[in-house]
Amino acid sequence: MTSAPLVPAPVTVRVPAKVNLELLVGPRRPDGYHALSTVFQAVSLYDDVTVAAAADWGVTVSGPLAAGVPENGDNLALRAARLVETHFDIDPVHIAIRKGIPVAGGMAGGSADAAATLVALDHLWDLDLDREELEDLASELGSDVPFLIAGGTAMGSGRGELLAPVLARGTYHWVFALAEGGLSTPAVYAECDRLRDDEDVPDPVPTAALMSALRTGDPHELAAQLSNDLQAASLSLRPDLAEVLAAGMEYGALGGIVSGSGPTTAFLVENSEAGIDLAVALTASGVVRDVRRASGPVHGAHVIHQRTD
Ligand SMILES: C[C@](O)(CO)[C@H](O)COP(=O)(O)OP(=O)(O)OC[C@H]1O[C@@H](n2ccc(N)nc2=O)[C@H](O)[C@@H]1O
Ligand SMILES: Nc1ncnc2c1ncn2[C@@H]1O[C@H](COP(=O)(O)OP(=O)(O)OP(=O)(O)O)[C@@H](O)[C@H]1O
Repeated sequence: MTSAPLVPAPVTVRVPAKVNLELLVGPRRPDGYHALSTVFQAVSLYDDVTVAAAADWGVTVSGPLAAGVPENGDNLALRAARLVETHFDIDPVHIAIRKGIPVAGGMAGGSADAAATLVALDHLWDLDLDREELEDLASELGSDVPFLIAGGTAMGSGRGELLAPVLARGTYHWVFALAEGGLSTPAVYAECDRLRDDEDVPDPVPTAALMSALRTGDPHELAAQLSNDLQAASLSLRPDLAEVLAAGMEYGALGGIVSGSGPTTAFLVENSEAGIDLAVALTASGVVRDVRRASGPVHGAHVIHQRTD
């Protein structure tokens, strides 16, 4: 008697968003990327990515923030799956994404889904990928993708894909102000170059003061060290963000920056109660589209569920 081939149970991976606590942008490299020195923190806004064996490759997107995310081969999650297929000859999967990370907001939502898909496929098809293999696949998909697998707080160099651990104490509380529309990451880097107007830019070096601040666990210390070299470019493309940053500070944030390439803005607050107060004040002010509270650091992409029935 022959038995039917075993179909593995679907796997769900939860993956966080990121904020750059420091984003130092160096010169444009010959390959078009910019040399970076950045410190990432994973924060508790999540996408859930479920990967299931299927007759054909596909992706669907749901949730309150699903608008504008492609449900075709342009989706970074599906691109991640097809990349794995070129290396491991796996059978097709359907990917279902529930989006809780703002889209095109500078919080690496697409990269997060790619990271989650790599972790989910590793589990679904028992690929037994080691950390280095996962990181190699991740960096092929995008500069932010390796960090979304690692999570926590980490330093990124190269084009952002080379990670090193950072000693960070405590939990930090954030309020994120979501903006109308998104910003294209390449357009923000191009605007950064335009604003720099060929000036000589040194190779970026991480700031010792930020590392010390992270070791104290004190949000006041960290707030003083938040910085983002892309902020001027984001503000140049989206002047309305200046008003949001000013409002956040006026309503009690310890520090505020544009998140990555924007247009989401990130506000560091004293504690969870201060986060509620700021979220209420920003919402009432009418200058932001929506707000989300989160804390960090949190874990990178991890399996939360494999159906066993
Ligand atoms: C702004 C950040 O989110 C900060 O962490 C990242 O630097 C962007 O990372 P990402 O979205 O994963 O970006 P990638 O998919 O690798 O690259 C998209 C585009 O962003 C620009 N890019 C990205 C990373 C980098 N170090 N230099 C760049 O100039 C390039 O135009 C590139 O073609
Ligand atoms: N799974 C996905 N989730 C979100 N956007 C996706 C996805 N796949 C492809 N995209 C496309 O990528 C664009 C950028 O979306 P994403 O949310 O990754 O931006 P981002 O957060 O600014 O990225 P980053 O911070 O890495 O620069 C979207 O406008 C969308 O068209």
